[in-house]
This record gives sequence, C-alpha cells and structure tokens, in this order.
Amino acid sequence: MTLRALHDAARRTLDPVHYDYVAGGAAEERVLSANERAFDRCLLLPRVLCGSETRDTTACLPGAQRAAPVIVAPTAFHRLMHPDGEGATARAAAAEGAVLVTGTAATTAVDAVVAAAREAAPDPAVWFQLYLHPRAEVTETLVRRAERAGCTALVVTVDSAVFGRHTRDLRHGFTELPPGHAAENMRDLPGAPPGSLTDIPMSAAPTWRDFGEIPRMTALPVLVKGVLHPADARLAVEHGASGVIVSNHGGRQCDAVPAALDCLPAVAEAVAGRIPVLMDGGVRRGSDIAVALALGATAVGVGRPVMWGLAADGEAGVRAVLATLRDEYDHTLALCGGRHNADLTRDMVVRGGETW
Ligand SMILES: Cc1cc2nc3c(=O)[nH]c(=O)nc-3n(C[C@H](O)[C@H](O)[C@H](O)COP(=O)(O)O)c2cc1C
Ligand SMILES: CCCCCCC(=O)C(=O)O
Repeated sequence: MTLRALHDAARRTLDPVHYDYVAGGAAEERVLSANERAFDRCLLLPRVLCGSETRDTTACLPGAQRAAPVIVAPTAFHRLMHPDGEGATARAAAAEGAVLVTGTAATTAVDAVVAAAREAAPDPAVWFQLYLHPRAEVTETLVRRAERAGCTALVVTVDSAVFGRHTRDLRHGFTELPPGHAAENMRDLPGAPPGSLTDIPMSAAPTWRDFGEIPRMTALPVLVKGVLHPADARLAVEHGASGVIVSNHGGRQCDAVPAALDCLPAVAEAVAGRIPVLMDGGVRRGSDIAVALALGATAVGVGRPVMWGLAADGEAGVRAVLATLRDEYDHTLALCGGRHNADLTRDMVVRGGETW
C-alpha cells in the first residue's frame, strides 16, 4: 500500500472528528501546508558514476547507534486511531529498526510501550517526549518514569508555551478524549486531567535554564524539539542538548512560521556538527528524506503518516509506512550515486517548482 492509500483508508475508517484532530493544524493551516510544499519545491541533482551496489542508510542517533534515518515523531493519543494504540506502533517501529518517540500524552503508559517494543526486537530504541512542568519535581517524576521504563533518550518539546488553536477541533468542540481513553503517563500528575486534549501540564514560560536542568538530572541524552531559529540551536548546544529537532509541531502551534525544512540549513550551520540535527514536518516520501539529509539532517521524523498507517491497519499499517519510506529513501540514495547518508550534500538540492 502506498502512503496515500493508507491515508485514504484511515480517512474512511476513522470518526471524522478524530481524523480532523490528526489531520488539522493551527489557525488557517498555512504552516501545515507549507511544510509539504517546501519539499515539493526541492529537487535533487544526482551525482553519477560513483554509486554502490549496496548502501548503508543507518543513522547514528543519541541512544540509537544504528537506527533507520526515519523516526516516529511523538504524537498523542494513538488509541484514537486503533484499539492497539501505542503498543502496535512500538512493535512496528522496533521491527523496522526505527526510533519511536512516545510521549507524555500517550494513551499507553511508557513502561508498557517499551515492553511492547521489546516483543519485536531485543534492543529497541524508545525515546520519551515531555514538556517542562512549572514544578521541577513533576518534570523529574516523568524523567524517572522514562528511565525506569528503559527509554534510551528524552525529547523536551519547547514550542508549546501555550496550546495551539486547532481550528478543526474548535469547530467540532473536541476538547475531551472519549470515555475509556486517557493520557496514561499523566494519570497521577498534580493538576493534570488525563482526559483533556488541551490541558497540558507544562510551564507557560520555560527558560533555557529550566531546559538545562534536564541533562543535569539524568544520564540519558536529551534532545530539544521545536527549534526554528539558529540562535536557539546554539543555545541548545550550550545548555547540554544531545540533539536538536527542527520542527514547527506539524503546523499545529504558530501559524506564521516558516516550513520546518526551510529552517533546517541555518540550524545545521549553527550547530556545525556538534550534535545531531533532526527535522520533522511534511515528510511524505523517500526523496523528502534525501532532501532533508542533504540539507543537514541526520534523520527525519514522521507524525501523521504513522497515525494513518495505524488507523488503516494497526501494527502492519505502521510497518508499511516505515518500510515504504525506508525503501524509497534507499532507492533515491542509489539513484543519487550515494552509498552512505553523508554522500548527500547541500549542493545536490536545487529549488525548482511550479514555474519550471
Ligand atoms: C495528532 C498529533 C499529535 C501530536 N502530539 C505531539 C505531542 O504530544 N508532543 C510533541 O512534541 N509533538 C506532537 N505532535 C507534533 C509531531 O511530533 C511532529 O512535530 C509533527 O507531526 C510532524 O509533522 P508531520 O505530521 O507532517 O510529519 C503531534 C502531531 C500530531 C499530528
Ligand atoms: C495532555 C494533552 C497534550 C496534548 C499534546 C498533543 C499535541 O501536542 C498536539 O499537537 O495535538
């Protein structure tokens, strides 16, 4: 099944309110569409007579030495997509050698997510995503929970000082999870109603100093997600981040920011190879992965495509999404004369577009 077919199948299967929760973005959804359009404008200039019969597409990531170059970005509430929820996503990601980022807003507790991943592979890489809580001890509770569960890295999301205004959810009045669903990692956190879609237990004014406390409280590598400005990428390095994820939250936060891909080159330049730079937002095909890697990413994240795969066919649907992207990327790398991801370089990306 192509990713488009899985998306169509998901749309047919899902309650339209739940479909819109995932598909939608903030405000006029300008950034949501800009993320995909940015990839449409980028074309690859292949090198010839320098290829290899076999290729190594693995990426060296924090807490995941030989991972697929596509990771599962953190997305909330997988049980809205399929009764098997995050357990199915975890087994699929582990079987495909992809990092899964599970999050505070998962409908399956982090220890059960890691246990599910271990059913599919002996040494899976599961990262845990969290927000900075106004009370440091609550943040620490989540960090310890992720450590105990066996997560291999943490991801701190910093683009959500306030919750995005998701137009479609506002139109539907979708503010509460259906009965029987809850954000399981939040059940026992103070002031966190686990059924609310928008009431995130997070600080409204976190600082780099607050972020810097996290690498100090844990031996796990800590990545920062939601960086767009190169100056923030430099601050991330200075405050102990082990990786930067260039992301505008899939167009679900500020609807006036650039496409994530368009922010990648400047962030990669600012980081200058000191830590890995990842990006997410709008990745829909293997050649998108090649473009992002050529522009300085070590790996890319996918959010919505994984949700569509899960809704369409559970664990098998998520596997199909990850395997399709990996195979398409390998094929593109071969056609561009590459053997390793690093063979894709910035000079191989040109801006094309509708006017050509
Ligand atoms: C339904 C949905 C839920 C999300 N939940 C979270 C979350 O809990 N934490 C987070 O950091 N990002 C969250 N994101 C953002 C994703 O991690 C990622 O940045 C985005 O989906 C990438 O864009 P893509 O969907 O075009 O691949 C969510 C995105 C979607 C679509
Ligand atoms: C407790 C609710 C947290 C929801 C976070 C989900 C999210 O980030 C989104 O974009 O939706």
